[in-house]
Amino acid sequence: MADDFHRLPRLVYPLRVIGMGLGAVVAMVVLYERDAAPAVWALVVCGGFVWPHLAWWLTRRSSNPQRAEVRNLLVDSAIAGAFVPLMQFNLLPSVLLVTLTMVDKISTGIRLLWLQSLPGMLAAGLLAAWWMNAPMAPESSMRVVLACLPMLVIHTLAVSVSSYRLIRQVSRQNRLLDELGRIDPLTGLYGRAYWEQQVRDAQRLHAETGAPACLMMLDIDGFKQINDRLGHTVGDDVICTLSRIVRGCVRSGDCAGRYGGDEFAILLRGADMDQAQEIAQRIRIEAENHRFRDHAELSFTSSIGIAALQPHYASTRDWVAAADAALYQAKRAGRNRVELRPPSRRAPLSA
Ligand SMILES: Nc1nc2c(ncn2[C@@H]2O[C@H](COP(=O)(O)OP(=O)(O)OP(=O)(O)O)[C@@H](O)[C@H]2O)c(=O)[nH]1
Repeated sequence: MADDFHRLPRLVYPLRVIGMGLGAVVAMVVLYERDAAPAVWALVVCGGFVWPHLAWWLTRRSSNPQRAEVRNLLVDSAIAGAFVPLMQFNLLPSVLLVTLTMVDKISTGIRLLWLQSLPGMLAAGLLAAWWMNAPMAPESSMRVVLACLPMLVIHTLAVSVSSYRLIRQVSRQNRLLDELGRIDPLTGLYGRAYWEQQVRDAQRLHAETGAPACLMMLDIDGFKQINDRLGHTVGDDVICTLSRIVRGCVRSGDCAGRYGGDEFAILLRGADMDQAQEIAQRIRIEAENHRFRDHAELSFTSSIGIAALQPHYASTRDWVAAADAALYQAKRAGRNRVELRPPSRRAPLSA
């Protein structure tokens, strides 16, 4: 939070030191050519070399560095505006200074800051023009052109590097957010939306290549009673325990998700019914045999429905519905068992 608070000042300070310093160097070359008065030199030196550090000091002392930095940015523009008449409207450095000052405002990402800076820039320019009696000498000598080059190149590179860093940081944070959005916070398994996306992809692959896949829906038996008897925290422990068991039993290419409440959903890529049943039985048996250290009397079982991917499933819903139908068949048949869709001709798969 504190870091965020100082992000803008830290971003702007080096750019200001470089931009204002190089701008002042250009202005000094012009002043040298025009034999400017000492007061004009003093103003340019203060604006270019003293102001950037004074601005940093003011920001650090401020209780609201963000707001102080916005004010400093507006002062930057006013200084640039004043430099234009001080340089007797020398065309190239004037255009460059005003443009780069605008670039600084835009690169902060603060909406329309460049527009807000225009009145101050114009007012300072008019004041300096009035003070200087507005002498106009727009032609730029080769010496002035050469003095402009470092400002153009270094400032442009500095702004690019800071934008690059910002973009990298934003894309890192986006990746992190994306990852967090995929994961169910309680179990660490995939959340439903991401899991359904994976199921859609598996169906697409099946349509293209005929690759087999099975879908497993798994529900804790009598979970409401566990919650009612021992409380929701213990209920959560049971959900987490089952998710660990699931994670330990599935293969590396499978996709295990929490479908909602005490219901889990597992996409078994490339698996036929035999492989899917084997995995389901392992989960069911491990769940049944699990004992909790803090609750010796607590045990739980799970019911599992499996559906093999069929070409006639028009959507994910059809496939999930088939696995769900098998799960409810397992519930109806007494729980703690595995049922298949389409139903197997073999004996039901229970303990
Ligand atoms: N502790 C805990 N409970 C939850 C969570 N999500 C849902 N539940 C509870 O899980 C219970 C789900 O119960 P049901 O699936 O309807 O029924 P059941 O008791 O498991 O019975 P059967 O499924 O028919 O065997 C409800 O009481 C929900 O309040 C959770 O994240 N943590």
